[in-house]
Amino acid sequence: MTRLEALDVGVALGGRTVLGPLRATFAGGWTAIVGPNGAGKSTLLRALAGLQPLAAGRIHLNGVELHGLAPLERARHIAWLAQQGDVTGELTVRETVELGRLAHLGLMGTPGPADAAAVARAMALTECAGWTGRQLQQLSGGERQRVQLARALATEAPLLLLDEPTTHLDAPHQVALARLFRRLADETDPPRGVVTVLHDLAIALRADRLLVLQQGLIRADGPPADPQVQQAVESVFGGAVHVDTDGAGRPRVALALDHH
Ligand SMILES: Nc1ncnc2c1ncn2[C@@H]1O[C@H](COP(=O)(O)OP(=O)(O)OP(=O)(O)O)[C@@H](O)[C@H]1O
Repeated sequence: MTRLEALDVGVALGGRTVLGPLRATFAGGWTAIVGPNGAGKSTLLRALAGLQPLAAGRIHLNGVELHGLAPLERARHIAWLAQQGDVTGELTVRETVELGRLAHLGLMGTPGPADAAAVARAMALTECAGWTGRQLQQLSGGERQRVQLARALATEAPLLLLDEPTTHLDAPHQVALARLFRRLADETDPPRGVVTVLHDLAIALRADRLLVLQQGLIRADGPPADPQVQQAVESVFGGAVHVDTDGAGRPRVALALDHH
């Protein structure tokens, strides 16, 4: 199983420490990173993807220093979905998703049946298959987000790092994605790790693990059913949310709209 370890990682931006020092390991299962705006969630995800210079510490991919690996080697192991789409809007949906295969093909490679199958699978999972010939700029924000997710899935990387993958989606597609994360994280052949930065706590509570960040530090790291993790969620959001347990014993969350 692919293993990504943050070892005493620290990140400074604009002359200020915005992350760390922190230690965390990511392998199989679904981890949701939650926390207030500016807590350092995206910075942590960028660091884990090897895209963020570190002020302190190291990140190891299967025991090897991540920053020492070639970009394509990294990309074969780690798929990263940026918070804001980073691909030009003039590409078609199919061309965008095919970019996910670059990690395997390089710039000069010719796609084969395995590449076509991975692209088709990723588009089916995200329900993008109906738009193959359309340009990205002709799609809505939520549709674009699903195409970008398809690009990440098309890499077939064992670790998926997804920054706010559900933010622009309507309720049915949020539910569909939550089910997809569950399904991917439950895969055993090969095993997958899914790490999502999420603002939607109802979805985050369905993950196997919650990593609660505040001011660049980990306030809690454990299963959503753990009362300490739930308390940390309530605390970092200043009591704006209330976490309890439903009749079936599942953790659930509500916005504290009626509190004064
Ligand atoms: N280029 C930059 N220069 C200086 N500070 C930055 C820069 N980018 C981000 N920051 C700061 O780093 C901190 C962490 O930002 P980050 O984007 O990781 O937060 P986040 O938890 O993902 O927030 P959000 O929920 O709003 O997306 C914030 O305080 C932010 O203002």
